[in-house]
Parts: sequence; C-alpha cells; structure tokens
Amino acid sequence: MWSDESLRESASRVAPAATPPNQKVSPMSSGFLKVERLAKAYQAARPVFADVSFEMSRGEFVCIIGHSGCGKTTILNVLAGLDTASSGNVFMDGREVAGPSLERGVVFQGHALMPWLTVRQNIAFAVKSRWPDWGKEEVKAQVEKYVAMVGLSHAIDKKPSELSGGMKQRVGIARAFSIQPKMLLLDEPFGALDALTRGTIQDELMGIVRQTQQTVFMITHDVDEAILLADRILLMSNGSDTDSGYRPGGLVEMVSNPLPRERTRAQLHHLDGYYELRNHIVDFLVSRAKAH
Ligand SMILES: Nc1ncnc2c1ncn2[C@@H]1O[C@H](COP(=O)(O)OP(=O)(O)OP(=O)(O)O)[C@@H](O)[C@H]1O
Repeated sequence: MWSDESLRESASRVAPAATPPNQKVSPMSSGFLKVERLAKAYQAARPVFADVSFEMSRGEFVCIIGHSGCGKTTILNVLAGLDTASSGNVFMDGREVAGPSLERGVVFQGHALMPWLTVRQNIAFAVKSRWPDWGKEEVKAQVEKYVAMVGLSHAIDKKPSELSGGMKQRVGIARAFSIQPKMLLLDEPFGALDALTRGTIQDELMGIVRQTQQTVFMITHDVDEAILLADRILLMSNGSDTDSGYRPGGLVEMVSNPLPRERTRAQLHHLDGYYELRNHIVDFLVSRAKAH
C-alpha cells in the first residue's frame, strides 16, 4: 500500500570533467544517493545480502529496519565508505563512494568522543579537519552553533567523562552536523539510551534535520522511531535456507510514510494511518523478515 516501487531514473549526467579519474560517474543520477545491486559475501556461496538497490533524494530521511544480522550495518558502512561491497556500486551526488569522506557524517551507538578533549575541542577537531583554512573565530562560531543546536552550551567546556550517556550522544550528533555533511549516516544512535532521553533526542534530531534539510540514512530496531523520523522505511530480510537452497537477505519493501511531515512524538499515536503503518512493519518483522 505504501511501497515505493519506482526507483526513478533520469538521463541527467554529471559533468565528466569534475570527476577524478579513479571514480565512476553514475549513468543515472536522478537520486542524490544511488545504491545499485549491492551484495556482500563473507562466504561466496552464502552472501549476507544481494541485489540491494535503492535511491534517496536530497533532504530525505530513510530508516532501515530488519532483524539482527541481515546486514544493515554493513550497508551503512559501505555508504560511509568504511567497508566495501562484494559487488554493486554506491553513488552519492553523482560520484562513486570509494572511501571515507568528510562529505558523510557517521554516528554510531558508541559516541566515539576523544576522552581527553572537551566538548568544544572534540567538535573543533572535526570542524578544523573539514575546513583547515578557517581561522579561530570561524571555528569557534561553528562549534558553538552546533553545540547550542543540541542544547549543550552549558556543558561546552566539559570532558566526556563529566557527561551523561545522552549528553555524549548529543555531542556525537552535534559533531556530525558541524561538518555540514552531504549525508548523515546513523547506526542505532539512541540504542544505548533510556526511553525518556531517547525520546527527547529523537525530537531534537527531528527538529535539526527539518531545519537543516539534512539527508539522513539511519538504522533502527525501533518501529516507532522509524515512523516518527523517516520519510521512507526500508524493510530488509535475513538470508535463509529454503527448500530450493540458500537465499541471501535483501530489501523486501520500501514503505513510504504517509503521516504529515510535521508530526511529533506526542501526537504520533493519534494520527490517521499510524496504527496501519505500525502493524504493517511489525507484521513484516514477525512473519516475513526471516521467512521466504
Ligand atoms: N568481518 C566479518 N566476517 C564474517 N562475517 C561478518 C563480518 N562482519 C559481519 N559479518 C556477518 O555479516 C552479517 C551482517 O552483519 P551486520 O552487522 O551488517 O548486520 P546487522 O543487520 O547490522 O545486525 P545488528 O542489527 O545485529 O547490528 C552478520 O551475520 C555478521 O555475522
């Protein structure tokens, strides 16, 4: 009912002159992010997933949901350029993703802050890496802007050991946003947080994403989190042994979120279509994600 079957393709081309010689140019680059027939196999005969193709538009928020081990983190790492696929290609903004880049911000469940640096210094480190020519004042203004965005101005000169788990995760988010990446990749960023903190940070993230029109790809196990945040939800199955042999995991469905984009956590349950959408995703996880 909500499935987006149309992976739009257009003939618009990226100027070859702007492309380094070792990078391919996507022949079809209508999507800001274009994932083409991605597969990953640690054992050749039993790929974790195969034939994963999807597109994302600029400014779109996409969540991916699937059971443990189906390959979500592997896909995110390939999008980040931190891992390579066994086959297939990823193009972002018309260029092939061939390695890590400051054009992509990544936030993992563990916040990965440098413990000997303050919040300000942690974020300044990222900002200076992104814009090495910037002066002190420019860096300071950028750091303070993004720390304020996650509500941590009062803790800007504290070290990670002086912060709660939620605060540390906010710093990770501020750091990822501060380099103004073309794309943000979030791997269960709130997985380790208590429900109350998680809810607050979900609201904050949603506000910042709407304000900055950031393109986001996020892994979550939380169906409500996906419904709150995502414009589209990708449903992924696990590889499994069937009567006709091993079948790799892959994308089973792309679900468009029909709820109004300006939704909030408090009103989510009252919106028309919420329970239908939730039941659809839960049914997938219970009965289709592992069965073929
Ligand atoms: N280096 C590796 N060598 C062999 N197998 C691996 C390696 N890395 C990951 N795998 C396997 O690949 C599969 C996919 O792993 P991945 O972490 O991408 O799954 P996931 O869907 O993100 O899981 P989770 O929800 O538990 O984080 C798993 O079965 C995992 O055991």
